[in-house]
Amino acid sequence: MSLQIPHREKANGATGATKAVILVGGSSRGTRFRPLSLDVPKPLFDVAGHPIIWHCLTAIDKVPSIQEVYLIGYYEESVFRDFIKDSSTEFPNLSIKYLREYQALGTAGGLYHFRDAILKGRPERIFVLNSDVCCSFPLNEMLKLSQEKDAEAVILGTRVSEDAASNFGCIVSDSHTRRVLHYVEKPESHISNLINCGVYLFSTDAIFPSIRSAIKRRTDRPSRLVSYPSSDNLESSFMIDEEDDENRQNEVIRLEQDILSDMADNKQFFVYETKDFWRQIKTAGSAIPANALYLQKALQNGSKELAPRSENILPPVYIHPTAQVHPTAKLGPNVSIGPRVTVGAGARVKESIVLEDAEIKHDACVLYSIIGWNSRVGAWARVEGTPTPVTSHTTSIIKNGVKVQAITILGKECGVGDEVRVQNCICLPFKELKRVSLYDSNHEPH
Ligand SMILES: Nc1nc2c(ncn2[C@@H]2O[C@H](COP(=O)(O)OP(=O)(O)O[C@H]3O[C@H](CO)[C@@H](O)[C@H](O)[C@@H]3O)[C@@H](O)[C@H]2O)c(=O)[nH]1
Repeated sequence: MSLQIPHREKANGATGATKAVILVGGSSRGTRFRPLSLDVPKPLFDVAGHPIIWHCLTAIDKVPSIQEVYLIGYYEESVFRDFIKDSSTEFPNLSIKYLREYQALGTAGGLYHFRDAILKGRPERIFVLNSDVCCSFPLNEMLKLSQEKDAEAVILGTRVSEDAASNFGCIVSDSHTRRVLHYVEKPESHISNLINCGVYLFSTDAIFPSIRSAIKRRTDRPSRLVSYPSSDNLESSFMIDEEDDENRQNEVIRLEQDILSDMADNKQFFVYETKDFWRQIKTAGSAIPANALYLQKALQNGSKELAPRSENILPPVYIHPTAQVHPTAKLGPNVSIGPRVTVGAGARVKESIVLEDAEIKHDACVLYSIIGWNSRVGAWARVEGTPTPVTSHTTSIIKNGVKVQAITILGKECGVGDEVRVQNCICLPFKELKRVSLYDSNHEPH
């Protein structure tokens, strides 16, 4: 057990401590991650040998002033129980708790709902991380900027191509002072190619009052009350709030739309621009570039988890200790092999994730693909996707004038027959691909 060093209390009662929140969403989200999210909640999907949010925790653990982390979402309580238990052992300096929203409250609504828990111990700042991003999370650098500027908020930004920018929150900033001058969530026309990475550091003195003001603005808006005549007395009428549903929606408060634009109006909102890697993990296919980026980072850091280079291992490659890989199978680069997977003689696996209990038979070839839990790829079969440029931020490609999946994905318990070729498609769970060759995602498997 490590010693927990108490933080010295400041004049305003704040302790200088920092907490972290990971926004994990809920079961109604992650639909673009299907079919993989049918079996595992997206934040727990294994990328580079670990659940997506494990990578967030690893970064959080490197910030000395953080001792408490909250996963906020609206999945059932049990979903994160095992993950939290394992992570608490792995990250003994962190206390990790799941806080469940009773319904989707939006990216700021959950923070506000659990403000008492978050503010307990009077932390001075909180990090807020979207769970569906893959990056090097330069949290210490953001903290340093926040302290230097006495910032109310620091947002992590990165540059993307002009075409991609409008899919994200866009930031206009003063390049000299790094102050955010203007923020627009997914603008219709181009305003900047510096985008919101979904990682923030807020001063607790600023964020909760900002959310409270946003809620007040909502509730102050007059609701449309409609007058209906009552059946027994036409003179009297009663009022029905037509906006019952909308009011419920009003409980949804979003950081991006409801808070950040306003924060840009004051002077204490700054951007830390990362030059390191950043990708969103939205579609199932986006797990492949995320896997590659995290594996490359592990390689740079000299991680002992990776398989050593050899004639048939082209790093970086992660092989779970319980997997059985034939010495003549050639793996890598950017391959993750999950627990109890078997890879047969002469197989070739490149830029792919092979999930728990899957089997790749001898001389099969798996490229730019995800092989689902318990799936089987037959001998001499070929399961193949297409690489997309790292800068494109998309996982689809145009093939013969049609938009198709770049990454091939086999859902849980799929079977690919011997010598069958599967290319650029998503295969739903429990499908057997026995005879056909699939050349694009428009072909139905037989
Ligand atoms: N707890 C909770 N989490 C939520 C909720 N809604 C979304 N989230 C979580 O919040 C994160 C953001 O999800 P979205 O609301 O789907 O936003 P987005 O389209 O991904 O865009 C956001 O992220 C981009 C970077 O990846 C940003 O560029 C963009 O500006 C925005 O912040 C995800 O981790 C998601 O699980 C909610 O109601 N409750």
